[in-house]
Amino acid sequence: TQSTRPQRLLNAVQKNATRGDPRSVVKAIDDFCRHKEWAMNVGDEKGCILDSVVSEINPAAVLELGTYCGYSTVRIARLLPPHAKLITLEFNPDFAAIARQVIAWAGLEEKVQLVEGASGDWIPKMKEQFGITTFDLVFLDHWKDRYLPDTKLMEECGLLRKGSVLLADNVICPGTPDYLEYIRSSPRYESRYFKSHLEYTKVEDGLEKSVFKG
Ligand SMILES: O=C(NC/C=C/[C@H]1OC[C@H](O)[C@@H]1O)c1cc([N+](=O)[O-])cc(O)c1O
Ligand SMILES: [Mg+2]
Repeated sequence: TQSTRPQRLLNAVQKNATRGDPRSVVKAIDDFCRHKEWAMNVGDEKGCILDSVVSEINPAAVLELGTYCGYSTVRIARLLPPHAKLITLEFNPDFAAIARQVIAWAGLEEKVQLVEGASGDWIPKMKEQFGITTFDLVFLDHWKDRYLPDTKLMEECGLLRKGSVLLADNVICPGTPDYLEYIRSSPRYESRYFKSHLEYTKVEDGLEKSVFKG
């Protein structure tokens, strides 16, 4: 049977990265996607912006929406302090199965909880299921038409506190116009755009960093 792109990406990790070395896992995926097959990871250029935001916040509780193969999951989790937790939601079971193996290869299982299902279903259950009060950082990288409804849902569920940071991928390409309009015009957020490029290409894209004012 034909392999899928996520399976070929995992093979590249298992072949080229060192078990327990998150940096080598990130590099193996970037090399695979740059030289073999493009895939929708946040990538190395936007990944450096992600790293700087994570390091600045030093978060205890992180939510990632859209795991895919676990590239940004590994990027974030490798920077987390001991006892910090990253919950990552993935709707597609095939992607989730690959991501679990990528996260395990990086040796980051202890810091990561991968949850399969729809963000709209799971966000209202975060507190009761995972003992979360609020998230210090949310990385939005799932379906682009879910960024806005899920942000409103997180507000309604009391998952954001004064100072919580939302970091959104792809606000230019593929684009999240309704989310950008909302977050940039809302008095409850302070937003800043980090101009970059769509992963592994010269196409413009960027990350929108928004601080919740409570
Ligand atoms: O759709 C994107 N991400 C959402 C992923 C959606 C899929 O993963 C979650 C869900 O199971 C769905 O099947 C995306 C698309 C591009 N792109 O260039 O098309 C670039 C990116 O960085 C992206 O995050
Ligand atoms: Mg993305």
